[in-house]
Amino acid sequence: MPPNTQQTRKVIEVERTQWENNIEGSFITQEQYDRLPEEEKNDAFTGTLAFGTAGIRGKIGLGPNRLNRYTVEKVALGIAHSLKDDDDSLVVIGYDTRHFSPEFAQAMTSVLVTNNVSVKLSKQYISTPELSFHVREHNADLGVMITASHNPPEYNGIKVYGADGAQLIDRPASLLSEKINAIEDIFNIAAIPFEEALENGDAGYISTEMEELYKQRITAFIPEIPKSDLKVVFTSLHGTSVPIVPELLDTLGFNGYQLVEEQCRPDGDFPSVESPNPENESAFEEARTLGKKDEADLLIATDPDADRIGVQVLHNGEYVHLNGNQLGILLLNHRLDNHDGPSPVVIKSIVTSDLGRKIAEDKGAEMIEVLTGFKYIGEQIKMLEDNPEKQFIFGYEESYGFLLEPFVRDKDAIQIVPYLVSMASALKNEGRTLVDVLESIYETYGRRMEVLFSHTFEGTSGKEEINEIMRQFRTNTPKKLDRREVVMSEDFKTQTRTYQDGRTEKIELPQADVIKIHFQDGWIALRPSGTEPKIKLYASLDSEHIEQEAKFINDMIFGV
Ligand SMILES: O=P([O-])(O)O[C@H]1O[C@H](COP(=O)(O)O)[C@@H](O)[C@H](O)[C@H]1O
Ligand SMILES: [Mg+2]
Repeated sequence: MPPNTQQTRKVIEVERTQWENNIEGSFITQEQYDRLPEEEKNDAFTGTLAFGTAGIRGKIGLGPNRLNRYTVEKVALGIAHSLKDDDDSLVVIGYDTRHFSPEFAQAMTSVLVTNNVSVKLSKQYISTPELSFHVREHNADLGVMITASHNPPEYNGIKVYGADGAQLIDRPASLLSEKINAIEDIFNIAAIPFEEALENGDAGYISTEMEELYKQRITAFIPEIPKSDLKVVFTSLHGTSVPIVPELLDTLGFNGYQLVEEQCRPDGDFPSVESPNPENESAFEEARTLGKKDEADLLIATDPDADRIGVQVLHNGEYVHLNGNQLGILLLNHRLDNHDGPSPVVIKSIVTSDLGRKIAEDKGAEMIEVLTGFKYIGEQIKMLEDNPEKQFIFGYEESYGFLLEPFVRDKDAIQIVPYLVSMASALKNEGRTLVDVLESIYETYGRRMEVLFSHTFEGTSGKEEINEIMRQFRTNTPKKLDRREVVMSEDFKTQTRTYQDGRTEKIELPQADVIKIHFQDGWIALRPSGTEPKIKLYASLDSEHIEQEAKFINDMIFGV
């Protein structure tokens, strides 16, 4: 616990007693609560949930700093208040396969409907990209996706979308936060029962036709999957991409795939994986076992809300795990080679490798860079809508997030699967793999290797430790790291770019807690995660020994 004054400690204690008295109805059982260590309980009553990189994310549990019925209802009422001026407001809600996701979605529906907001809700679990699609297609005022993406099972979260189908960026998110934070009596928020909301017609389910429409949009833009003997193993990591992905592959006439059956069962415990995050090679263990049996060419995994996608490629008899940058440049390269239309625009985040920029510019595309968070890519796509001379063709992040077609305004792993299968199938007929293409890209544009280190610091004290590491790095930004001279450094918090000769200039991006330092052959960046209690060190260098070199830098910064 941080050094609270006696008074604030007292407030927390009173509040805690209030919460404990209201445990019934919170969705959390007394037994679950009692089982928690005191430290966890303290954290649950210190502070409140807040918007991060991708909406609100936190552990499920009792207390203002946890996800439970009351905190979800509070967000719902805040949303209703933010829409108040509009008489016929509509909110579209989706939810994933996590614990309490359907319950939270229904609780949210009840509060919204009670406050004269109509709701369209998904009848079963759906993916994040589908939710974004439905917000747009329904001309809704707002969208809500109940998910904590790939976080561990004890987490859940609320992603909030604007009318364009992209997640709320800073200004609208802080306006909404003001409405949410203004709500005081969170134990007595009025809400009619969910069934009643359905019966009186203020809430309804998203129609099957609409669900089909999303699939049609995908099959319409995917080039035919060339016939080949390509073999694919697919896993949804217990999330939302099954049955939709196999349905799409069937429609496109591709039957060379197998599912990791056990992992394609929706389950909020994610029992068969260490972490349901396709960034981690361990998420592919089951897929690899199955793949090895009949030499599958491609292993594909999506995260639980199916906005992230990871791939392993069989190359010279071994499965090679592609990182988000590598998969990104493969998709980008292919997309640009097949583009025929207005001047193409590509968007990537500042912590994504520069190789994408080289490829894009070489092939005549404009590259826009944004802060971390796919919402900023969504913002740029919207700005491009009014310009008939430019066309958004690809948005991506190193964190395994990609978007080709903007009928969705968040990263969309589902539209990527058939596109990638189509690419790999054509290559198979030429006796090549995605790794061969990657190698030829490196030959043309130069090699870049990437490594990401994440360090976990839990709770309120963890947050302070992370802030302290950032502060230290900010005040003592190195001029040299290992054998590398720093040629330029960027502090996105002060929006200042500083060159080696002392010259400075303003960074034209919103403020963000990120420090990036550049060398002749690449860069490293340090930033706190906005979705997990972690600090992230990104390295993107032209180095054969990236693992050791980045580890050295990591150990220097983190004092290992
Ligand atoms: O977790 P997801 O798949 O919703 O993805 C979310 O988090 C990622 C990691 O963010 P951070 O580094 O702040 O944790 C972001 O890159 C992404 O834009 C965002 O949508
Ligand atoms: Mg996700």
